Amino acid sequence: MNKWNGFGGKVEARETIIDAAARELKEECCIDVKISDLKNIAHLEFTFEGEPLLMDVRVFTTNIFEGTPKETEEMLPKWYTVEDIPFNDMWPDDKLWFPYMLKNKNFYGRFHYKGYDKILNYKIEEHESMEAFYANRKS
Ligand SMILES: CNc1ncnc2c1ncn2[C@@H]1O[C@H](COP(=O)(O)OP(=O)(O)OP(=O)(O)O)[C@@H](O)[C@H]1O
Repeated sequence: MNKWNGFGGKVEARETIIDAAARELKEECCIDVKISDLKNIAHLEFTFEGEPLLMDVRVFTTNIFEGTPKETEEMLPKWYTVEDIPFNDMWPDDKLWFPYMLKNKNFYGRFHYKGYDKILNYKIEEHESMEAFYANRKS
């Protein structure tokens, strides 16, 4: 969609979420990562005005991977310094939650959109750990 974006995509049948993250990374930029080196740092939920769907997104980070990011049919990878992250050419929610990620926080965020450009309301909550977040969520 002509936006800079993290690597990712939809979870396939009979696949765990973390497996999907590793698979998409490989498919979209030819990078190999071990599941055990991926860290789940955030849980995001997106809703869109007038649409019944809730998009459930998990964010994983890693500093350990093998290979060099390569262009594929799906992505043209590019490195940016933290100061130069091109937020204006990214999803509007990214500039709201990237600062948490860049400070190594764990967090939950929800964002309600009108169309794909306007956020009508949102909430971001920091959590001690994602384990604590999921444990509280179930009760
Ligand atoms: C609404 N605000 C948003 N803010 C930040 N990131 C967003 C996002 N909405 C989607 N993303 C991410 O964008 C990638 C493609 O998502 P999405 O279009 O669902 O998947 P994609 O078509 O690539 O999936 P397949 O490769 O076909 O499985 C994927 O990393 C997904 O997490």
